[in-house]
Amino acid sequence: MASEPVARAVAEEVARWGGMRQTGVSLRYMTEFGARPTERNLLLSAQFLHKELPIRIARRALDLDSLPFGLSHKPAVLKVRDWYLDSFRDIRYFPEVSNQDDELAFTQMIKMIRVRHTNVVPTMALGVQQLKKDLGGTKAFPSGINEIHQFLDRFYMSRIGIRMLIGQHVALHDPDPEPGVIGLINTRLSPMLVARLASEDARAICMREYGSAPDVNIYGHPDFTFPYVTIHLHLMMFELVKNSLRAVQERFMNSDKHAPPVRIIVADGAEDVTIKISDEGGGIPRSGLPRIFTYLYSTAEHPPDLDGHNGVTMAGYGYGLPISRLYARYFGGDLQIISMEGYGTDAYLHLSRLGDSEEPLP
Ligand SMILES: Nc1ncnc2c1ncn2[C@@H]1O[C@H](COP(=O)(O)OP(=O)(O)OP(=O)(O)O)[C@@H](O)[C@H]1O
Repeated sequence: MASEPVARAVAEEVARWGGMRQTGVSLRYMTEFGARPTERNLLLSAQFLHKELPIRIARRALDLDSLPFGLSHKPAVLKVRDWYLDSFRDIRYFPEVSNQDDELAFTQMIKMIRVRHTNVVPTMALGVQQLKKDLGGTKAFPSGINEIHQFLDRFYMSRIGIRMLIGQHVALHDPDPEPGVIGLINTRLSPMLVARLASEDARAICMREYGSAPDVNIYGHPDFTFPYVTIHLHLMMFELVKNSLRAVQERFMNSDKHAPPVRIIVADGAEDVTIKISDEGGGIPRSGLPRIFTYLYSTAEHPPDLDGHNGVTMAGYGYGLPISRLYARYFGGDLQIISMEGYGTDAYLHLSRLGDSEEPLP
């Protein structure tokens, strides 16, 4: 337990750092910089993170302290806030990084921070769910929904950025990367391959939940590649295919008709790589569309066990779409959902090919 003056000193530091300017980087910059992970470059990267991470983390800690409807005081939210404060302290009080030994110790420390923050999303979801329960569902606070939604969008976007920066720095230490791989970035990523692997993962979950799973057909040029972060694309594709499988499965479960396959089309444009995920799962009513990107709505009957013991399920907190859209936007892309009620849904995932849009920094 920190003593009063220490706690006050930390609070002052957080306020000071939270007011400083954040510095964004682009996919292109990370690729070019990481192409030569020399000792000197790793040192420069660590020095940059030593300054940049506390700024980003402090902002989030301040944000977590000023949420509406008493959300800031929910035990789950306080827990998340403490993780941010601990990480702020760990980085701020880490001495200057001036040689290779410091750099390695710094890398270990930020790796540990990444682990500490693993469960931020479900823990925040728990806090929001507690609030929702207190207020008797989402109808009671329509204006607040917007405010909380915007906060969570900022918060999760920032988290994507922090984890990308840490993950990239840590991954640049890999002594034997695969050809074309620079940290977390695969300069020759095959969207067809990622689509296939993500579909297999989503089908496995569907199988486990329903005992069967619709087919997924993928169309596009098998040799086409572009630079992107494999784990980001995998995550987005997995979420979108999972939604489609669920919709199709639910619609055709008790029918004699064969479930129509989910179709994935990969298009390579000059500006964007666009991936369309089409299903015949019956679509989403137009009146429900504004809600699908919010963090406070899901049609899943039983949200997952809040301790996370359930593992991945077909439908959970209702975070799949909003979080996937943040990942797409993080590198300058976007996600759109077009529905034909009574027929099916098309998800358009746009990924910027140029890679020079800078991180959005809420
Ligand atoms: N392809 C689709 N067809 C029909 N409804 C869909 C489709 N994709 C999404 N939806 C609707 O949008 C809601 C929100 O989707 P989202 O992926 O954000 O959350 P979820 O699937 O409920 O939970 P999670 O993704 O966190 O496990 C879903 O609950 C579902 O009602």
